[in-house]
Amino acid sequence: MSKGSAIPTGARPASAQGFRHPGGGESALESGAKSVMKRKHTDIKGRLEDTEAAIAEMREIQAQERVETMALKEQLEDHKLRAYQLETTRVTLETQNTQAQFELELYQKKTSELERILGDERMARAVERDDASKRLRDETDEIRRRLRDEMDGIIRSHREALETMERRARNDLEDEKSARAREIQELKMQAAMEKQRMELEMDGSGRDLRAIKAELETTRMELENARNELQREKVMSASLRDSLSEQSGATLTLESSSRALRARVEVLESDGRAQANNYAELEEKLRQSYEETRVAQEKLRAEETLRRKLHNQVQELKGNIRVFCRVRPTLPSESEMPADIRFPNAAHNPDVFEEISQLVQSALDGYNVCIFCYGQTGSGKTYTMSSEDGMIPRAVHQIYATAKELGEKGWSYKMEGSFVEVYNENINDLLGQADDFDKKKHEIRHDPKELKTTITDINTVTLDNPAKVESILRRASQTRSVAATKANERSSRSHSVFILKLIGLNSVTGERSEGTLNLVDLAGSERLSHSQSTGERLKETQNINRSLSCLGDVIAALGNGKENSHIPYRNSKLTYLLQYSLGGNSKCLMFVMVSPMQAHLNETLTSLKFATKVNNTSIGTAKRQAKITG
Ligand SMILES: Nc1ncnc2c1ncn2[C@@H]1O[C@H](COP(=O)(O)OP(=O)(O)OP(=O)(O)O)[C@@H](O)[C@H]1O
Repeated sequence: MSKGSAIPTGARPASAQGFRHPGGGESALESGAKSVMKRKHTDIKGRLEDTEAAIAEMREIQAQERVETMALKEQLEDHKLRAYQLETTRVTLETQNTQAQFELELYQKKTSELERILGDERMARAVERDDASKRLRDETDEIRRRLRDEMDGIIRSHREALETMERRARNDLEDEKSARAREIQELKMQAAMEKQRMELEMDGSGRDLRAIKAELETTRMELENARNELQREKVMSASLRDSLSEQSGATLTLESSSRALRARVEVLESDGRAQANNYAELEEKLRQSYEETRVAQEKLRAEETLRRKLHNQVQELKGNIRVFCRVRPTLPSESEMPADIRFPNAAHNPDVFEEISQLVQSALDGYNVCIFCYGQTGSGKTYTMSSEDGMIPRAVHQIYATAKELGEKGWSYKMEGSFVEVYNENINDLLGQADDFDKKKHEIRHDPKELKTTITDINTVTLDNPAKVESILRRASQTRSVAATKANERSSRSHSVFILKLIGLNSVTGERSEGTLNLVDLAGSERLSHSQSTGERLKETQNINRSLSCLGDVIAALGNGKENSHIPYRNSKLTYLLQYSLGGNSKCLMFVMVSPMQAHLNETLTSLKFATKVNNTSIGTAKRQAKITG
C-alpha cells in the first residue's frame, strides 16, 4: 500500500484564474484594455499612461496575494506545530496512563498480598493464641490441682503425725507423771513411815537419821531426773512444731510458683494484645492501600477523559476525511505484464489496519465512523474488508480488547452488529434468509433528534464475544453466495455495509456514549458501458454508477463547507443509509484499491481521480455523541 499516497491536488487559487478586483468586477487587464480602446489611436501618451496604470494595479494585487499566501503558510505552520504538540501531549498522557495503570496493578498486587499475609497471620495467631491459652489453662489447672493435693496430703500427714506425737507425748507425760506421782506418793509414804520409824529410832541413833536424810536426797534427785525427762519431751514436741512450720513454708513456695505461673499467663495475654495492635496496624496499612488505589483509579478516569479529548483533536487535525490508496500484488493467476508504474511494495492487512485503528478508537469514544473500500472488481476490496484478517474482524477484536481495558475506568460497552447489502437500490439483510432477497422491503428510518438510523426488519446480533464476528462474516458470505446463483456475481454488483453500534456507559461518571462504525465494501467501480448492457444488467449498471457518483457528490457537497447547504443524501440508498455517518458529525476514511495490471490502467486512473476528488474535501469538526444521564 502507498500510505497516504493519495494525490492531493489542492484547490486552484482564484488568482490563477486571472487577476480580478477583490470586489469581483472586471480584471485590471480588462479594464485597462477598455480604457486604452476608448483613447484615440493618435493619443499614444494617454494610452501608455492607461497601460502603466493597469500594470501598477496588477502589481498591487499580486503583492496583496503574496501577503495572503504568506499568512496562509504561517497558519499552516501553526496548525502543524499544534498537531505536533498535541501528538506529544497524547504520547505523554499515554505514558502516564500506562504508568498509572502499572502503579494501580502494583497497588492491587500489594493490597492482595497484604490481605493474604494478614489473613494467614491472623489465622496463625488465632490458632497459636487459642493453643497457648488452652495449654496454659490446662497446665495451671493441673499444677493447682497437684499442689492442692500435695498440700492437703502434707498437711494431713503432718497433722496426723503431730497429733500422734502429741498424743504419745501426752500419754507418756501422763504415765510419767502418774508413775512419778505414785513413786512420790510411795516415797512420801516410805518417808513418812521412815520418818515415823526414824523418829522412833531418833531417840536411839543419830547415825540412822543421817542415813535417812541421804536416802531422801537420792529420792529428790530421781524426782529431778523425771522433771528433766519431761523437759526433753517438751523440746521434742517443739521440734515437731518446727517441722510443721517448715511444711507450711513449702506450701508457701508452691503458692509462689503458682503466682509465677499466673504472671506468665498475664505475659502471654499481653502478647496477644500486642498482636491485636499489629493487626490494627496492618488493617490501617490496608485501608491506606485501598485509599491509594481509589485515588489512582480516579486519576486514571480523569486521564481517560483527557485522552478521549486529545485523541479526537488529533483525529480532527489529521482531517475528518482521509483517503488511502492500496495496490494489490500481482496474483499467481495473472500472466500479463504488470503496468509500468512504480507502486511501493504491497502492504499487508495488519499494516493497513494500523491506519484505521485510531478511527476504531474514535467509534468507541462515541463518534460515527465510516470506512469505505472503493475500486474496480478484483482490486482487493473484499480481501481488505472481510478476509480472515481483514478490517472487520480486526476492528471487532480491537474493540473487545479496548472495551475490556476501559472497564477498569468504569466503562461498560454493548456491541450490536448488523450486515446489509444495497443492491439495485434495495436493502437486503445479509444475516437473514437468501429467499427474502429483493422481496422483503427494509426501510431506513432516521431519528433527527438522536441522530440515529435504524433499518426495519433486519437481524441484529449482540456481539458478546469476539468470535461471533467470524460467524457473522461466514453467514453473510453464505447468504450472498446462495443469492448469487439467482443473479450475477453478487459481491461485485452490490455495496455491503457492516454496521457496528457501540453503546458505552460509565457507571462512575454517568457518562454515556454511542458511536457507530460502518465498514463499507462498495460495488466494483469499473466504468460500465450502458450500450453493452440490457435488461437486469443495465438496471444494475445504472444503479452502481449512480450510487457511486452520488457518494462522490455527497462528499463534495460536504466539502463545500457552506452551513445549511443542501447535501444530496437522498439521491441514493447508500448515502441515505449513511447520512449520520457522513458529514459534520463523523469521521470518514476511504481506501481506494487499484490493480497493478497494465490492462486495468484506465480503471486505475479513474479510481485515482475519484480519490483526488475525495481527498480535496474537508469535513467540518466532528461532534461526539455523548451525554450525561442521571
Ligand atoms: N493485498 C492482497 N494480497 C493478496 N491477495 C490479494 C490482495 N488483494 C486482493 N487479493 C486477491 O485478489 C483477488 C480479488 O480480490 P477481491 O475479491 O478482494 O476483490 P474485490 O475488489 O472485492 O472484487 P469484487 O468487486 O468482485 O468483490 C482475490 O483472490 C484476493 O484474494
